Amino acid sequence: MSNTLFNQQQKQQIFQLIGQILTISEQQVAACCEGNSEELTIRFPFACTKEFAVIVSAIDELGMDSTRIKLSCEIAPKKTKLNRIPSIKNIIAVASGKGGVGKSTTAVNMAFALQSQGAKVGILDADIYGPSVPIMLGNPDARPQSEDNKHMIPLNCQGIVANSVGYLIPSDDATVWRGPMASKALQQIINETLWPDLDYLIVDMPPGTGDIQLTMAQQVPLTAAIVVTTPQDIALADAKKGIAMFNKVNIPVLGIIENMSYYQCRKCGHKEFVFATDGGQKLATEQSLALLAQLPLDIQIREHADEGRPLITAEPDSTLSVVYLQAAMNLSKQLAYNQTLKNDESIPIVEKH
Ligand SMILES: Nc1ncnc2c1ncn2[C@@H]1O[C@H](COP(=O)(O)OP(=O)(O)OP(=O)(O)O)[C@@H](O)[C@H]1O
Repeated sequence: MSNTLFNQQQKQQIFQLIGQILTISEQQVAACCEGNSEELTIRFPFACTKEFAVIVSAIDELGMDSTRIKLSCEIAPKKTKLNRIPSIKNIIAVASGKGGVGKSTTAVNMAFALQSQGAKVGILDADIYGPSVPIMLGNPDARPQSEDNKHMIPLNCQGIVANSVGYLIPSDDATVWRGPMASKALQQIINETLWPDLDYLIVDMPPGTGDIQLTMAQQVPLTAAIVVTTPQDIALADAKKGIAMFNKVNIPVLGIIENMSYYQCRKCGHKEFVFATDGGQKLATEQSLALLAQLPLDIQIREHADEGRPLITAEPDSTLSVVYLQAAMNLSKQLAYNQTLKNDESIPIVEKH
């Protein structure tokens, strides 16, 4: 390891290297770097702390002193149409056109993946008619506490805060709610929860693209959305409707997650494309969106979700967890660099509660 100061050429080498690891441009790395020839501070505007170890060893391999390079992630709030909730920088809806494609499983794993990548994360289960987040977080019998009988303290699950209608009312009660009641309940939960400072609040939306979903998308100060789909035509057609719905209410869609992309036999490694091939990629290309990840149909994803220990927390170093981590970084990166609100509104801030 050399003790020489960083010269311009070395800095450029470092920017190039980091750019390659994080798949951003050299200029984007340079833009978040401050410092002098003795010490560099690089603050990435997206969640990527899991990649720091790779960056550090690559810098060491170049013969430079990585201890003089400070890496961190600082996520900024993005523009929203509605007043932002002050403690929450960005609210991301996880939506699907079709039911049962793995939206909730993906939302929960993505929430933990974002946390592993260094972000402060909360999850709001807005799937009023079928809240499955409490089961997936392993605390279906928990209840949020209140100190003033007006506001709820969200539940804390391994560092992620969470609230769900599933914690608040018996599971059958919400199934008979009409649209206005459901969207009022969602607004109440979001506004009456004492959310701590969060970089991201992940909102697990109800499946579908009807009036209820449209109203919800308009009533929550969403920053952006992602759409989960399986690769089969019938799901893609609904996913397309979901994208159109967000376009209609001017909520940027950050990308698509293709779930249940294939099944790979554990014994022989053969891949079966159970729900067709590459439908998510085709949809992404057609809609000019990013394909954030392709996740297989895998028994461990299902088992861990049922056990209330999402795969990414149960097996953080598994190949599948790496896919979720990559997807989380991609989402965060898309939001940092490519999110565009079509109108040019500023971010109004309302006082908390
Ligand atoms: N990649 C996957 N591999 C295996 N099983 C999965 C995968 N993704 C989801 N599942 C399983 O599929 C079922 C449906 O998943 P999930 O509840 O997440 O879907 P959803 O789209 O949120 O459903 P809903 O329409 O009811 O809201 C669950 O049993 C879940 O464990």
